[in-house]
Amino acid sequence: MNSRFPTDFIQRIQQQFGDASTDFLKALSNDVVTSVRYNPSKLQSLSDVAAEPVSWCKDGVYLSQKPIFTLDPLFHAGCYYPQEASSMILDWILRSHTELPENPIILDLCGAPGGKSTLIANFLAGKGVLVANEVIKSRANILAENLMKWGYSNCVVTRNDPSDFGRLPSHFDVMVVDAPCSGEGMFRKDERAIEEWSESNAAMCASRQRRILTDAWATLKPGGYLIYSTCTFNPAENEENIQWLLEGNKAEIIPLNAPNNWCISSLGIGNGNALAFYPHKSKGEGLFVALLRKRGEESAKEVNLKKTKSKEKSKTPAVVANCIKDSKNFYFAEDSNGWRAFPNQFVNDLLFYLRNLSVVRYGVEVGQIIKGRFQPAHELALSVDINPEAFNICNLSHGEALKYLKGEILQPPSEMEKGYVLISYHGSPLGFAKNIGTRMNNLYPTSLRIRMALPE
Ligand SMILES: C[S@@+](CC[C@H](N)C(=O)[O-])C[C@H]1O[C@@H](n2cnc3c(N)ncnc32)[C@H](O)[C@@H]1O
Repeated sequence: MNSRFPTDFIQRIQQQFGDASTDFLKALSNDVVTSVRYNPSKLQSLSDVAAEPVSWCKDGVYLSQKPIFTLDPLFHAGCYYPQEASSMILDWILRSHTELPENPIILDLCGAPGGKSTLIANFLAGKGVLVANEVIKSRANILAENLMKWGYSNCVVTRNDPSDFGRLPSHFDVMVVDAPCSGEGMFRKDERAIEEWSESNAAMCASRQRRILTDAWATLKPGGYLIYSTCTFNPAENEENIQWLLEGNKAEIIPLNAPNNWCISSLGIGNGNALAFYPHKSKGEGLFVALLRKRGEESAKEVNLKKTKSKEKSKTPAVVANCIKDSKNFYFAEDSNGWRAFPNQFVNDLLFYLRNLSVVRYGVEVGQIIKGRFQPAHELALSVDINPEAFNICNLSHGEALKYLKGEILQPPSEMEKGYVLISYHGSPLGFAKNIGTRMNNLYPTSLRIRMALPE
């Protein structure tokens, strides 16, 4: 029994969990539970009637079975994100354990592929700003793509080392550090996590986590919140790291009192506690999470954003501004790829990031004007801020939508005017096509197209 797991790991679990270790290890080989979190700006509920709510997340549900997400157009429309349930605890922590300003500025430091970033975007619901960061280039691109699909304009994706955030002292109201870890909580889901596990690797992860926390600490405002999580059971990466932060007297721990029927374990640390999801108790993968509040008073001079005038509205072509709902609330900027829109209220923060960080993506790409003609960008179709009145809309059936997502040419409906058409499925936009009369050219980006064969 348990031969899937390294001997050193089994021994540590036996020490850590005593009599419960048998149940723990058995449960770590059970089937994975599928869950998704939907995007309330795009979809009110899921069609799976058997879906059971995730108690700690208002938008999370367990699915009765695992679908092929690739074959669901709503997945491509950014209507939901497959996310394992334990990670959704961030929703409950943000909603019921933090006191935040009206427009919080939130950093997701270790952001890819974007599970927590998309959750934070929903929590913000267009207010404040989310800076979603990922240090590894290929993963930063995936993070940018997932946030693009999710559709909120108040997000900035960066690719920086945690130490780079030292250039933004006392800036963020919340810093989420979902740290790279030894991944024991993923053993059920991912065989590679088992293969890569070793005691020495787990120890390396613990010291890397301390380095990440030390490097990024200055960017959190005094009075701001650190939400630290890992998907491992290893105390050195979890409670010992939190204890280390508390000993430095830099922060206080905020207790997290989860209801008993959620079956989440509480780990006492200092005069508070953290939460741990264990496989034999709660319905989800392994996760550790703690909430801390940085000590100290905020000093006004630390937040040093240079005031910059946003671009005059008259310089933004009307055809561009007309693509965005409530365009007066947006700052429009043109770069080599075309026009982008970002909430006006936070333009100084954005310019500050553009000067100090490596920004991969921000706001929403609206489109470009080529030889005097406007061409909408794919991002615009997926934006929750698109002005739907700016385009003709063509609603597709399930089969047609999959063909569109595969890149096939479509036939235009008989009375549709020529020009750009917003292609949608069940009322959710998927992308654009160009109606040239005899056919509609497919503008769905090649890199995002479905590659698998479609069912007959
Ligand atoms: C647990 S994953 C984050 C998962 C993500 N928060 C989500 O919910 O989808 C940890 C991330 O940290 C990144 N990472 C690796 N080394 C890092 C470092 N030294 N500093 C910051 N992030 C790092 C990894 O590339 C990985 O994307």
